[in-house]
Amino acid sequence: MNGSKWMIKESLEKNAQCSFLWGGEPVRLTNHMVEKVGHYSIYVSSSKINDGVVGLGGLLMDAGNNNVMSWCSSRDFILSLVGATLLAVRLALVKVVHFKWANISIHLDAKEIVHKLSNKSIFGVANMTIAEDIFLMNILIVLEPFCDAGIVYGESACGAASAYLSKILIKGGTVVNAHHQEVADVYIEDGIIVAVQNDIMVGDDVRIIDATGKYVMPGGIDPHTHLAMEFMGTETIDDFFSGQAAALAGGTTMHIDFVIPANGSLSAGYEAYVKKAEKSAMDYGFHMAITKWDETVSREMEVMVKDKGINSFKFFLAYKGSLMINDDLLLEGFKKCKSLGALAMVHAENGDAVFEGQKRMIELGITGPEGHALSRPPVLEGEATGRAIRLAGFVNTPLYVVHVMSIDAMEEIAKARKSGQKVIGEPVVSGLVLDDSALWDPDFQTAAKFVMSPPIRAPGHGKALQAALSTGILQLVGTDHCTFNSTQKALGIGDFRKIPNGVNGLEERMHLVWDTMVVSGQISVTDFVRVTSTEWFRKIMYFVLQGKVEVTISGGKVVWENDELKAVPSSGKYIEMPPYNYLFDGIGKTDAEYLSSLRAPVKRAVHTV
Ligand SMILES: NC(=O)NCCC(=O)O
Ligand SMILES: [Zn+2]
Repeated sequence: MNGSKWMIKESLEKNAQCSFLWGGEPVRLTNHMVEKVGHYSIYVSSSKINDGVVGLGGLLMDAGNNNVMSWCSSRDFILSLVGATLLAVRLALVKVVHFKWANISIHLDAKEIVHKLSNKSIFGVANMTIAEDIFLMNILIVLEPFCDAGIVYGESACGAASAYLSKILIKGGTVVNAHHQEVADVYIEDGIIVAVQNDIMVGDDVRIIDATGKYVMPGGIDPHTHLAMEFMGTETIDDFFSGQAAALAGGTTMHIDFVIPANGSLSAGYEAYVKKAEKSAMDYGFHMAITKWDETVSREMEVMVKDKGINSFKFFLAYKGSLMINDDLLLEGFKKCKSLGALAMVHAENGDAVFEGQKRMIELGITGPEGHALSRPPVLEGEATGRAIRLAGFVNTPLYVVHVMSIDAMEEIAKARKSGQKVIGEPVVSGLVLDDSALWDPDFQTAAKFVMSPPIRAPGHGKALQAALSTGILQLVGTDHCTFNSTQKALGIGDFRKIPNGVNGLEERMHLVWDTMVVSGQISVTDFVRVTSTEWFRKIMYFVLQGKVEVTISGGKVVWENDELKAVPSSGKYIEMPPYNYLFDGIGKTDAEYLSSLRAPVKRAVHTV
């Protein structure tokens, strides 16, 4: 390391200013540490332009810190590159998105870059988005000198493969995303998709998976799970390893779990879940439940959003006496979510009425699992859904309704969406494909397996939910995976109120949605990707070969192949949830319209009597 980094920085600031002014947001050059000064360096800075397209610029330096060339648009720059260099630059960009704000260092084929820069083809006109969700970032790419080995990725120069990188080429499959499908190769390096294009050439150190005749699609993202959850006097049998191993076996490669506060404390709850998640085998994120309200909770919500990457908060309108909150708290929570730009979520059942329903069943001598469903009928789900929607509308904040199980709740969502309100409805796989008949099974153990809240409904509800999913009234499918074994379920023998609520689904969700929705012709293959994966979180880091799942890739590693699951404890990664800004578009305008519609306060003369 020598003092040249400062000269480079100075030169960069002088010579490449155009690259730092997109969208009126100057890109600040921070942390530019040149680890490998000596050959060539590319400095790149980028920002998101107003129209959402990524802009990027920088300059290329040679070993003597002479300015070789600066450029102002990565789109142009990227389009002008080919082959190994293109892959390397794309890898850099995707890594920046993935690792957020990080400075990175990679090796490029310098010859090609210099050639492209010197013949100025970099300034060609282009109209392409390189990657979504890049906001402000700085990246640093260090070039090695003219390396003859061709493609060089990783730490070592000139072809020596770096041991820690996993490189996979999925060849010849039909690549499906949420909007279109095409036959293409997918090249993955170190957990990141570097390129999706035809006929990608790779070296011997790349593992090739033949996907001819198969679908290649993003791994599933389950937006609703409860792993290692302490609930109803026990703890779910699936923890962050066993639950995730099940998920990977079924083609789900990321999930979002609900942090439950510890005695109302969000920070203590968060710490506890960080510990629980240490054994993770795949990527995961967190929502958080809000179970009480005071100044500390309000302050801690802010900390969760700003420091911990938690951007969604769930309010339980059921479970009186434990997790349930009242309307007063719900309104406070909605207001806080709105002020933070966080997404409010509800478990929508009228907990007071459920309590009444439970008493009624016990008085009638109905103590078995069927009493669970009878005590909390669809009308109570519909009421709570409608109420939450109306209160969210009153506060003017977006709302996400978890586990929509009944026609009653679904119709409330349909009505609200039709009126333009921002309401998202999540069916879960159990509600889509099962009915309540098993709850009447004479065998307690069999019946108790199906106890969850809101309950799995009578035949007819599931079909209606499927139709709502296919027409867009409901948007994405979760599981509410919350598993208890038969010993735990037996806590409720003689009193259904004590049966721990929850069913499985993490492993089964992808296949069941495929069979129920795609094979039946209710949704397309691209819709499948949308409702099981991308609708929650637009990322493409994890791929499965779908149909019958044959290969699942998570974090760049093949974790499921030939009926063999290779889930590794503690290999998972925490993914911070992004701010859901798009959901808040137009909220300010509606607020302003509301205020002007009040025609108040009326100015009145003060009369003295
Ligand atoms: N759904 C369920 O029965 N158990 C998990 C907790 C919840 O989401 O209500
Ligand atoms: Zn849940």
